Amino acid sequence: MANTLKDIGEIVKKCKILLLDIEGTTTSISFVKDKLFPYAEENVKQFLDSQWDNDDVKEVISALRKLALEDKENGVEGVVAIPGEDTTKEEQIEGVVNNVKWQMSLDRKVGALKQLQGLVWQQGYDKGDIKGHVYDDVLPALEQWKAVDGQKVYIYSSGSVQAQKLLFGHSLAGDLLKFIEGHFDTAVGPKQGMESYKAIVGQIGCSAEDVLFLTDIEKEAEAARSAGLQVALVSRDGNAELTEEATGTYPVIKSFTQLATNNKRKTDPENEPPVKLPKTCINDDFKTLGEADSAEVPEKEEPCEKMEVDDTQTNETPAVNNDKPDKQVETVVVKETEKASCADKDKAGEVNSKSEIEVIKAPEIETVENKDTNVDEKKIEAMEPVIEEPEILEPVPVESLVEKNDTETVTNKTSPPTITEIDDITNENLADVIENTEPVVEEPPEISDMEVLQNVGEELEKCDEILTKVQNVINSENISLKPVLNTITEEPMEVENDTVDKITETESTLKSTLESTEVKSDSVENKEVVVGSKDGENVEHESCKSRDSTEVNGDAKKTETSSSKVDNKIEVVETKHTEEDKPVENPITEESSQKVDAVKKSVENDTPVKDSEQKTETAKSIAENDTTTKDTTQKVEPVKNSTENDTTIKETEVAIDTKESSESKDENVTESVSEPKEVLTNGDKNGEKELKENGISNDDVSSRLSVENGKEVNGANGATNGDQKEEVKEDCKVLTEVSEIKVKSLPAEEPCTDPVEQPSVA
Ligand SMILES: CSCCC(=O)C(=O)COP(=O)(O)O
Ligand SMILES: [Mg+2]
Repeated sequence: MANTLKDIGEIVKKCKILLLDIEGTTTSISFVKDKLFPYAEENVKQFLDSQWDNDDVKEVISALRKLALEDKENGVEGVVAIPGEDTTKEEQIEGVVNNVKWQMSLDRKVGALKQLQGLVWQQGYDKGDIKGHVYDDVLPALEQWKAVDGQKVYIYSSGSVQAQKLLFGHSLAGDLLKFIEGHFDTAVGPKQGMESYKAIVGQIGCSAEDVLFLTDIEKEAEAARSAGLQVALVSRDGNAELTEEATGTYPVIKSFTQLATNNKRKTDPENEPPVKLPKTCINDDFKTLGEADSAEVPEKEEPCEKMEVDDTQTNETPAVNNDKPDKQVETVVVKETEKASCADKDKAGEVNSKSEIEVIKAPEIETVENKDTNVDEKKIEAMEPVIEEPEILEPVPVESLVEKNDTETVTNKTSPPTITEIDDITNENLADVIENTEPVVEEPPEISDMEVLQNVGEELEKCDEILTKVQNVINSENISLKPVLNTITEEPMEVENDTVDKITETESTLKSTLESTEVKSDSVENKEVVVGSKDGENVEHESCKSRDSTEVNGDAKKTETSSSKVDNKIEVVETKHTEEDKPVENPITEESSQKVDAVKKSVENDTPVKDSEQKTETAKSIAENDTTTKDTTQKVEPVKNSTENDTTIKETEVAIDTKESSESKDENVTESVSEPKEVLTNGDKNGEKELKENGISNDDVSSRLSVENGKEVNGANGATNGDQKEEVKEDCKVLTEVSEIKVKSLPAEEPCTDPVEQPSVA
């Protein structure tokens, strides 16, 4: 039964690990036999002469001597003995050289020999005498395989690990070691032993079925399959011809292009290299392509192990359409003669039924022995159903692109396959093809990614706009909060009803306060005790504690100043929070009460924008006369986190100042306002620290926060205008009211995330 392209495709899709043999697989046998081996033979004596005292050499000589003795004991025919260490260096070297040549004549794959070969080859690579041969299709395949998430490449060769690294590190295609995850040689066991593959799988740490082993030797394939690995035989020019049994048992590929073609898994975008195409003769590429694709043609419902081997060489005109680089070459593969010239390639655009049939190649039509290029038309007809295989619509092999463009490098982006390719394949059975072929569009994830990126870009643009606006506000000398307030009002925070409620609540509080004839300072004192003493240091201590002992990334003095201010406010916070005591530092006036009414009315009647303006104006007036305003502001944190204790509340006070504190603690206010650290994050130094660590400037942060959360607007503006003390003070008053509006909008039960974490309006 025939193996099919589809089967190797399925194997490729299944496997994550590519385990590669070298000679006859990645590298031509002739390179090993005609270049490497002769080099070793010719240079081994000189090498031994010069490196005799080298420990590695001594070790190898010892191993070779031991092997020679074993061979002699085992009666191995023609064994060449190695003189003992009691003989002269020259005698020993002569014996070793002869032994090595004898072994190499037998192409023995024993470790000691391979070790010595590797040592000798190293000189050749170092001097530039040797360049490791790899087939042109190897590099693109390695690149693509490695570019896919989770996929890795390993080498398993009889050549020593050292020799492997030399070959791939000094290959004609450059340093390929970066694509190779690891190397195995016969130290892990003989390549024809099943246990070796189990050991490899164990060392890689994967399951056997995740590994695809590619080799040119059937016995190796057998051993690997016995160990549970996926296996495919590689048929390269110059390889020993595969037996019918082998080709009937294992998938056979002629080019690594088939790996790339079938490897459709998502690549890691950060690790997706452009697939570099070899600069070799275009004909070579084309030949490789033809070889690759002619070998296997999908045949429906064939088990993956079954694959027809096709070693036939035809003179058919290549069916690759060079005018369509994104074409699915698999659909038009035609075997290309090895001797096809570059000029022949120009005919690639010619597609005819014959070439198509060549591709289909049902087992009944062609056998391994059949080199006849004339295909019976009747057989052609019989083959048509094979085209039904949708697998043919897979991405274009990269190499096909080179044929068209003559470019050295082509990115691995191919257009989604289109069914129009089928037209090129056949005119006669077009209807059948269309009917039985499903268009395959493989790129939706990338399209989706593009859309997401586009959206992100748009959002970022919006953010930039808002930030710019805020920055403008910040930078202006006379800070007008109206635009900012408008922005806040536009945020989806549904403040109106809650605001009215809160204002009403505040109003009643104020009124009841009016009834009071004296300030209940004693209650204030009591509350201070709860939070901390009025002593600045103590308060600072408490305050720091409340910050989870995180290192405060700020000036200690400023921290203290902040804490002192907090101290004053805490009294109010406690008072309002408990709603039992109603301490008032400044008795509210009738005027302010009226303004509260005005706010209430305006909130009830006006549009949101007008609301904010009017409320702002009114609130500003209130703030000037009524320190109670700050009380509502201080409800921010309880709302933010209902479980926070009083000490936490303290941390939120920094951005807000009362008239009293503004007057009596001008210096503090100045510091508070001029020092962004105190206001940027609502006085949360931890938050500030984090932001700084993230490389965000205070200004940036304040701008962002002001956009992201109206509560921060005051901080943003206040922070950037510190040199205008009076204005700042004024701003602080107004800002307090701003915060009030925002705060009131939040029901106490509603959880409120940290401002920094809140999503931007944009
Ligand atoms: C590692 S380069 C030398 C190749 C070599 O010596 C050899 O025996 C190749 O054997 P393989 O198992 O790769 O076919
Ligand atoms: Mg091999």
